[in-house]
Amino acid sequence: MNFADITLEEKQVALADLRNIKEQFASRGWFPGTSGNLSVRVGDFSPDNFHFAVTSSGRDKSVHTPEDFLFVNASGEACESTKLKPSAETLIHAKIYRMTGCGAIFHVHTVFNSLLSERYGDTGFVPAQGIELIKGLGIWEENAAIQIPVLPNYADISAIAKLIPSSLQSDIPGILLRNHGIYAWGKNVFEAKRHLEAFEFIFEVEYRRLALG
Ligand SMILES: CSC[C@@H](O)[C@@H](O)C(=O)COP(=O)(O)O
Ligand SMILES: [Zn+2]
Repeated sequence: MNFADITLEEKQVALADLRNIKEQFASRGWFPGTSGNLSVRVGDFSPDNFHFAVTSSGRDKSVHTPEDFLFVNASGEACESTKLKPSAETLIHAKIYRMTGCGAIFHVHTVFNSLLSERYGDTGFVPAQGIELIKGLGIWEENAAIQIPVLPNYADISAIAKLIPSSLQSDIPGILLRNHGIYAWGKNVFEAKRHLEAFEFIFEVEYRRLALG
């Protein structure tokens, strides 16, 4: 599908959804120092041909401006002529879309996801078990034990993107970058938000569990 064939209405809905999520996450302090990025896919999907709206790079995500988002293709290149730069981490979004076919991806840096990703960086995953909010990830098994992948935080984003296919766990809709933050995704904005909130709750519980000894 060509970008021009995607309806204006679908593009506007994607931008409105991103604006709404951006405002909510900003109010929680989830975008400190311009960190974080968000995206929503539009139009049809095939692993080699898809499009998504993504936050532009380096912006203050606690305010709304006409320059907050742009549309890019599966290679992370702008679909329309623009002076805006897509998020520096757009290639990670593109790889996650390519591998999962999901509909929305949210990335935030928080104190709890940073601490846990470093604590379990050498292990390669953050373990969690029996926390009710694991059900928020769509895992309903009683006393479920999960492992949330942790990838190295290379400066070269394409090197991180290359590691994603072998790091994904089929039932876990997220990955951590060590000492950096989390990418969480879902089939749509609602599900990606639920997954991100569940991950962040799990990280806080696990952190406090470790702190309690
Ligand atoms: C300002 S620190 C955060 C950045 O290095 C990066 O990790 C990040 O999340 C935001 O980058 P951006 O290019 O604005 O999408
Ligand atoms: Zn980041």
